[in-house]
Amino acid sequence: MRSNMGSTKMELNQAVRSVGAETVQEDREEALAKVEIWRYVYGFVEIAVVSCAVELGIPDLLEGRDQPVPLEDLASATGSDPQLLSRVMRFLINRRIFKEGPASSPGYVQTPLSRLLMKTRGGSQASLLQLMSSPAMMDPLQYLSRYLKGEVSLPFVGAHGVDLWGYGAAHREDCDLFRLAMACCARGTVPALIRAYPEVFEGVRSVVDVGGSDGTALRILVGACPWIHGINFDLPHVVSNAQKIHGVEHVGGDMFVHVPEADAAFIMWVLHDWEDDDCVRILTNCRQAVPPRTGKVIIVESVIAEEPDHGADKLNDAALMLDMCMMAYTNGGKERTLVEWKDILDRSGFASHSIKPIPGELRSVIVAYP
Ligand SMILES: C[S@@+](CC[C@H](N)C(=O)[O-])C[C@H]1O[C@@H](n2cnc3c(N)ncnc32)[C@H](O)[C@@H]1O
Repeated sequence: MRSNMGSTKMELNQAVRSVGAETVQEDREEALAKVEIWRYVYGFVEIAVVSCAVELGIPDLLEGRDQPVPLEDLASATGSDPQLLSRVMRFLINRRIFKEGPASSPGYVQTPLSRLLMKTRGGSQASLLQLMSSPAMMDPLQYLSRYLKGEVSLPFVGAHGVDLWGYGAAHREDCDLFRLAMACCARGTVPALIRAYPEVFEGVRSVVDVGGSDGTALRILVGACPWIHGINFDLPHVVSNAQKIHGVEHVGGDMFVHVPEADAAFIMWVLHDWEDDDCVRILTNCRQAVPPRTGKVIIVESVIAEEPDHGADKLNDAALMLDMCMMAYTNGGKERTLVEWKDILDRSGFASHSIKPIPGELRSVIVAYP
């Protein structure tokens, strides 16, 4: 029957088929896909705009204000154009990174999320975000498909002509950014580890931090457990720039050759940079550096789920993103499952180990016994 609008249902279905759809009522999954796809098309915008807010220091400017900060004040404090800034803030408010004040007191307000983006706050992720959004770290991700097809030796080499460690040694500014990013992660994870599992450091009088960067992890550990003597062990060019820390000595060297002796070896976010055989070499040197009966090797790394959970566990999803970064930045580095950790620990000659999540953190603590 012809409707008042002058067309039958059959004619309407013919019309939509002619523009590529199956029926007027499209499949629900397809409809959802058409919405979801924009997250991927414009996914890069999120990190770029959050990074813009960090560079302008907006989270730091909003901290500790008892009133919402008006647009004009924020614009003059950051030296920004007010109209452009209001669009950036609209985007970030939509993402719940900042909040708007009430109509009676218009302006912008800090949230727990934006507090994690303050440059001046211990435990914030601002430096890591600045590192990850830098061209040095973004460019290698453009080389993933060429890497998978064997057209470049490594994504990082495709983008920069040298590997990550060679690049760090030659580019002082990016190396500093990397060091600051690692330190900002350590400031979140090490206190959380000590809070959750203080017994890990019970009876331990010396700790060697293998790949300890500028010694931030040991600074926190020795501050909390002053009976511990710290040895911060990293590549010579890294420790030569490290600041003096009370209770910590800096030692330069190569963990593939030798690890200095201590009651315990601590190794955080290092093994995920390396392939399994390299990890076995590093872990074997760590095992040999601690006493055979009483020693332990304390590993802080992500443990990814064996099966996909489709984003249900947001920390697991973040660890899977990190796994893609390891593919882009390193030669065989990766995030590992419980089974993969057990495999490399067994191959490194450890008698036993325990694995526990650090509450609220991306990383778990694995304690391995010789
Ligand atoms: C991802 S960073 C982790 C830094 C620190 N553990 C943290 O979590 O903040 C890896 C560290 O391993 C160090 N490294 C790389 N190759 C090394 C080697 N052959 N011997 C000792 N350290 C090395 C790097 O210089 C870097 O500081």
